[in-house]
Amino acid sequence: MGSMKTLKVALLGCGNVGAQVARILIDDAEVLAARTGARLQLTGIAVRDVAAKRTVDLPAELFTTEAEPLIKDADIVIELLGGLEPARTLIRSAIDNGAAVVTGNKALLAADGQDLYARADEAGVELSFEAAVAGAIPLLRPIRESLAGDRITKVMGIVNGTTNYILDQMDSTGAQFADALAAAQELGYAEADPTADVEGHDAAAKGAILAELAFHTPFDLANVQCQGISSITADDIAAAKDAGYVIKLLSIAERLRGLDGREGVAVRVHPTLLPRQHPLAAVHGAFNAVFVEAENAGEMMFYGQGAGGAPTASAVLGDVVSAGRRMVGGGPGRTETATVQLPAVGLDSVKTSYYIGLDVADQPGVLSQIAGVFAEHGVSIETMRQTIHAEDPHDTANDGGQVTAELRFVTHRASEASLAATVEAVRGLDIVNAVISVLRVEGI
Ligand SMILES: NC(=O)c1ccc[n+]([C@@H]2O[C@H](COP(=O)([O-])OP(=O)(O)OC[C@H]3O[C@@H](n4cnc5c(N)ncnc54)[C@H](O)[C@@H]3O)[C@@H](O)[C@H]2O)c1
Ligand SMILES: N[C@@H](CCO)C(=O)O
Ligand code: NA
Repeated sequence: MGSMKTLKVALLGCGNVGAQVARILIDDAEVLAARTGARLQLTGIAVRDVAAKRTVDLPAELFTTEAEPLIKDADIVIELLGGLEPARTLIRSAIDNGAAVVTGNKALLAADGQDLYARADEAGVELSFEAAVAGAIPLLRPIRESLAGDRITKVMGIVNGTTNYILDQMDSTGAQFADALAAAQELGYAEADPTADVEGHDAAAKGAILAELAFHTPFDLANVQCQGISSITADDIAAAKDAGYVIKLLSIAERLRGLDGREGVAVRVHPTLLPRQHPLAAVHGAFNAVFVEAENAGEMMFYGQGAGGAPTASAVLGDVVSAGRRMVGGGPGRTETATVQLPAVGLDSVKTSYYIGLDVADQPGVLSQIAGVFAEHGVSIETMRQTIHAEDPHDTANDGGQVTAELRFVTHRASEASLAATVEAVRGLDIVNAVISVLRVEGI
């Protein structure tokens, strides 16, 4: 390997993922060189504070607060700072300098991916980001390369490790939301600001990226319908469990016809009830799993660790070796992915099932009144369960222990508009004390 070419690698950021990437570049240098056909020399790590304590012991001389000089000298730039700026400016600078770029920054790619892909394409450099979606799981490369000859129709799954960890802890150990979130942060799964995880923004960014790659179209992040898990209570989880379901935060990107008959793309993120025997129900902790449906391939499932320093670093290194191989073997690789322009389709064109939990008066005729409202809106009921409460747990009026019932309906698939109208009409009935929860259901 004496005459082997050396590729200079600049690392931006040394947090949960960056520190693991540096460790692997140093510890596995020989193996990586053999696989790449060139030595991957880590020339420096740009950080905010060179003296800060790291999760991994790394040579002090690698650290610098000056990112630009590192970038100017690099063949491959790895961006693991997170956030929009200065990541965007530094990635543009790397592309302008002819370096290949590897990033895990889904927030930036969802906001600005099309511009960056176009810049990389024009400069003839590779921009790869396997780490940005579903952490360690090889998902983007299979979509971009292995499935390039097929037509993908739907990508659906658990793409946020933090929220899956929280929901799983609440479901399996009865943990409190705040404690489970703190543990996910401690384990290195959460974003710097965990609101991005909890409110579904991280899953929304990943959904938009998946839609762009799967359907070969630009997709504006603002068109993702997004609801996070902050409103999910321990009661919701217990009620779902009791009824044979588990609650998961799903990201769903699908190709479908809008109300105007034109083909388009809908992307949504929301807490979803899944039957406990559904494959996605068995995805625990910070693991992710994604179903991809394609016209010819049919259904595929990708499963693995979706967050955490070392797993995510694995995806980063895969991209680095791949970029290095192309530099040695010639050819920039193809980074531009959009070949068509598909419109965003609103949620009103999406058909889904609802789980509706109601607190109602326990008196004759209640069920038929509610069933009548469902029928009026063309929504048919798949299952109904009833629990009688001697005293109403949702009653704050303290009116002397009126006997109430809790009704839990799961509907067949219907349009979002009919379902929303049904819930509103049911809410307006005198015999309904409260709509306790409304959640979408998949996998039935
Ligand atoms: N942690 C994960 O499981 C995971 C998984 C997939 C993708 N990602 C993505 O990878 C990236 C890094 O994630 P992380 O978990 O390592 O984050 P982190 O917050 O642990 O690390 C980021 C580091 O960058 C540093 N930094 C931020 N701005 C800087 C600047 N201007 N100059 C120098 N240093 C700066 C921070 O001080 C921090 O040390 C993010 O884009 C994140 O979304 C993370
Ligand atoms: N915060 C993200 C990191 C992986 O992208 C998550 O929890 O999934
Ligand atoms: Na991945």
